[in-house]
Amino acid sequence: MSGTEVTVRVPAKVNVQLAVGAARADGFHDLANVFLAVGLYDEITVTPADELRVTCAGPDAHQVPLDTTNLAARAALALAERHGIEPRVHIHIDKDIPVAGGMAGGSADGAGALLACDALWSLGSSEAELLAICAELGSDVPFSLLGGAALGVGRGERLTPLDVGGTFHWVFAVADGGLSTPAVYAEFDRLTSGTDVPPPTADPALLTALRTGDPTALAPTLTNDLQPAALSLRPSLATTLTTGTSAGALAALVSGSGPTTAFLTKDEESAATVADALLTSGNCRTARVTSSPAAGARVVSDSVAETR
Ligand SMILES: C[C@](O)(CO)[C@H](O)COP(=O)(O)OP(=O)(O)OC[C@H]1O[C@@H](n2ccc(N)nc2=O)[C@H](O)[C@@H]1O
Ligand SMILES: Nc1ncnc2c1ncn2[C@@H]1O[C@H](COP(=O)(O)OP(=O)(O)OP(=O)(O)O)[C@@H](O)[C@H]1O
Repeated sequence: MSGTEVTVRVPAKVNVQLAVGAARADGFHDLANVFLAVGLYDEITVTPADELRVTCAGPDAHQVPLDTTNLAARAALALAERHGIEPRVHIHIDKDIPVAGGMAGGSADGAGALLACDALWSLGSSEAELLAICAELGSDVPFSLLGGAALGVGRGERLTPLDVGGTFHWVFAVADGGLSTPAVYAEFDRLTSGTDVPPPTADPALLTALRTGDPTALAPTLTNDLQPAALSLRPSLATTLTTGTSAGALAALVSGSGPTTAFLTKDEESAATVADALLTSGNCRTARVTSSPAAGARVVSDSVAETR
């Protein structure tokens, strides 16, 4: 089997609406989570090995755990266990998605490793079977597999695909250091304690704007209920948001649990202007220009299929 390898490409996400309900008995929060996949990608390559091993390359690689807490390793273990096989695989992650940035980078690697191992081991799992494993791995993982746009309810793992009628242009300002997702949800609980948190619902105006593909209609509908919590934990993000809107972004918001901030622009040219302003301001580590929607996890090279 030497020389056998499968590579899967998986996109990052931004939450164009993140409506958060009160904490549930299990500690999770019910969500109305409108995911949009964006064109920043991790690539996961799997090859046969004597035992499970994870390596990672990329600018943030030193922040990625290489043990069995890595979501890619957990995905391989879960799939192998389900099929009663040994997870003898080397998983290599080419990481371009910011780590702990609120863009579901770890989830992308989980979904990617699952799809890649399924192909490497010739298991032929259905999408429904893979989605069920994804949901066990984490709330964002099913969306990383699906891509495009989707409404996530429950913890965010129960997905309904959404139509997107055009290309949206974005700038992502990557902050120094990450934010812990559980810490941001805990801060949400602290900030909302004693208040009546309404049940989360998707905004019909936002769903219509996505369907029509009109950025000027989408901009005023963007909301993130975790934004006050992220700003409370990282007050400097407020300046980053203002820098982007002053430079012409149609809207600015914290991406998911942050600290990456997302800027919707009217076109590619405006995105370049906003990215320049963010970089010049020194209010972020780097600024990434990209567009959406992006396809979900996809096999981009498969030497197993070629030899079948
Ligand atoms: C902020 C988002 O990225 C928005 O898409 C997600 O809600 C987070 O998804 P995720 O990172 O896949 O989160 P998980 O790995 O499932 O959960 C990590 C932790 O986040 C909190 N969490 C997550 C999802 C959710 N609906 N409610 C929560 O309270 C819980 O403290 C949980 O222990
Ligand atoms: N493959 C992975 N890549 C990055 N981080 C991982 C991975 N597996 C586990 N982790 C751990 O998960 C933590 C969160 O990383 P991740 O990049 O997924 O955050 P995030 O993008 O904020 O997640 P989300 O948007 O889903 O809340 C990291 O600090 C790291 O300890």
